[in-house]
Amino acid sequence: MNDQSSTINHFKRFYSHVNTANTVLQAYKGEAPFAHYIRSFFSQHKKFGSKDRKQITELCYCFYRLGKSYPQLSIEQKILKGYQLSKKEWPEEWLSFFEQYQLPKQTPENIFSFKDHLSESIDTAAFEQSHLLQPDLFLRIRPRQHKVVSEKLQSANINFIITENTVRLPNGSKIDEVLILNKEVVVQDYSSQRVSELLNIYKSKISHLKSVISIWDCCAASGGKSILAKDVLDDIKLTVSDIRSSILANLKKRFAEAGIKNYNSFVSDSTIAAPDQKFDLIIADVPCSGSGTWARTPEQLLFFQESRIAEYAKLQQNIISNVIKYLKPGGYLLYITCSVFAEENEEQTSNLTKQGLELIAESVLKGYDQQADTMFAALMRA
Ligand SMILES: C[S@@+](CC[C@H](N)C(=O)[O-])C[C@H]1O[C@@H](n2cnc3c(N)ncnc32)[C@H](O)[C@@H]1O
Repeated sequence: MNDQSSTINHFKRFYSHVNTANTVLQAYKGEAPFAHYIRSFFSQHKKFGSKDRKQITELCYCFYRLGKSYPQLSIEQKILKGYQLSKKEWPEEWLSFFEQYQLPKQTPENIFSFKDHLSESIDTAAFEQSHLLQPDLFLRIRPRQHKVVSEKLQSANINFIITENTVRLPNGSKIDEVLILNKEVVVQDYSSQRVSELLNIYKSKISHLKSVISIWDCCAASGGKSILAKDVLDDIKLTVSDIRSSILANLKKRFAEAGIKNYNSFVSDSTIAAPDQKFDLIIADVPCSGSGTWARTPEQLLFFQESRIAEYAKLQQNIISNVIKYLKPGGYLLYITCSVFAEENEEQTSNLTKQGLELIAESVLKGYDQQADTMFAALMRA
């Protein structure tokens, strides 16, 4: 096959992927996460090989990354515009390919529709544009594992950058074939890892305490923050709970791999949970809009309903107002969200100060300039 016919075939194949992406996008109505939806689409349409699946999925995400920008464009044009913006430079033949579709020259201006709700310290323009790129994959190196992790990554010929205890890799890197997950490293976004900054403030505040620190992680999921707390604070007595028993089953498996043995766990709704003890520290990594992570789930840019913000804020308020009853006098609350909305972040901590808690530190953990998630964390004292 000569060069010209191979290029023609390449574009034909690409164009058939654009068509399939178009069909998928028209059928999806935002009911389940898009990642689940497209997986089930491919399991019903077996003719697509793994390269096809990868490219069709990428094209769909390119469409969603534009949010509500370019309302005048067709779905096909939006897929192509999103794809064009997914790389900084294109070879000549691609430039002429895009040329045929009369794509707009101006940058997308309505990627993120809920700007009025953003926490004040967020740079709106930078945050909005960050949705055009898929975030990287981040690992947190566990204590005393630094040497083995960097040696294994080097000999596996994987592209990576290590900064202190954080490893950054391109998304999709096959790290589970190289590293022992949960024992050597934990898959954890960069901003989530930065919650350790607040745990370190907590550590400095309680250095006088002689007894083992009792901690309740009241929205524990599969235990990401609990493992972090164990790694930062070391000598702790851990209690974990979540409203979902299935996720606590994952936590148990993960804790076993992480070498965490002596802990209590129970399934409970934290708006009404009533543990039979009080705690030195309560970690409330509450259910939230997830708006700081939408570069990973960009379909939310189109499907998220604004009314959900108030619903999440109410649920968060119900959880924290119940759990703080289980703080020892002078005990601490570590409040965390992966939201960028003030109602879920600073407004919650401001309400807590009105209920008598002292704000020790709070911070929007900005990931939008790092190809990472954006989160919020606050440390408060009863
Ligand atoms: C943001 S996730 C926690 C992530 C976790 N801390 C980690 O680092 O892996 C929030 C969790 O809260 C749980 N949840 C939602 N509503 C709850 C409730 N009313 N009571 C307790 N847990 C709840 C969800 O099941 C979910 O696992």
